Amino acid sequence: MSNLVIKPKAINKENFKKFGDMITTDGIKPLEINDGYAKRYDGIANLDARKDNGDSIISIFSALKRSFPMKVDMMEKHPLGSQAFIPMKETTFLAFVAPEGDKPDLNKIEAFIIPNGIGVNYNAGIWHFPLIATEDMNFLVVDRKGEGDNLILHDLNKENITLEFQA
Ligand SMILES: NC(=O)N[C@@H](O)C(=O)O
Ligand code: NI
Repeated sequence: MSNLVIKPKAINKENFKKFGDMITTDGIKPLEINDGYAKRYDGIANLDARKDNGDSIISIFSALKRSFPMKVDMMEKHPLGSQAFIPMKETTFLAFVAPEGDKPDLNKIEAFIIPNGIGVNYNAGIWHFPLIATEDMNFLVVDRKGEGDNLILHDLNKENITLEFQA
């Protein structure tokens, strides 16, 4: 039993890049389009769905808020594709992640606070806890559909891991 208490930190491009992409326009030079009525920010995340002839799919997750402190009884990974979460209204949500590997390395678990207007894209194979919303709301999700086992679960119930968060 690891008896871990994980406290999330503020996300930034640098501290999250080992897990994937921070979805933001910050730091990206836009293209002026639509006769000046829009700016286009290209390539803000690496959508990876092609392994084993996969396709990309856009879904909406209607999420229920989590309560904290939250017991983390499992983690999952999608070895064949990335998974992006984009809030459909301003909110704060959390990411609970660990690097790729046969199972989550409990010494390398990190949690992040994702602020208003920001999304995240997990690279293929990154261990994570499923979507952690702080309010009932919808998220746009872009990930992979197709053949092969793209959902690997790892039980952590016996490890007594807690995610703390103060809204
Ligand atoms: N199961 C599912 O589609 N959702 C999870 O992958 C998740 O990370 O929320
Ligand atoms: Ni997932």
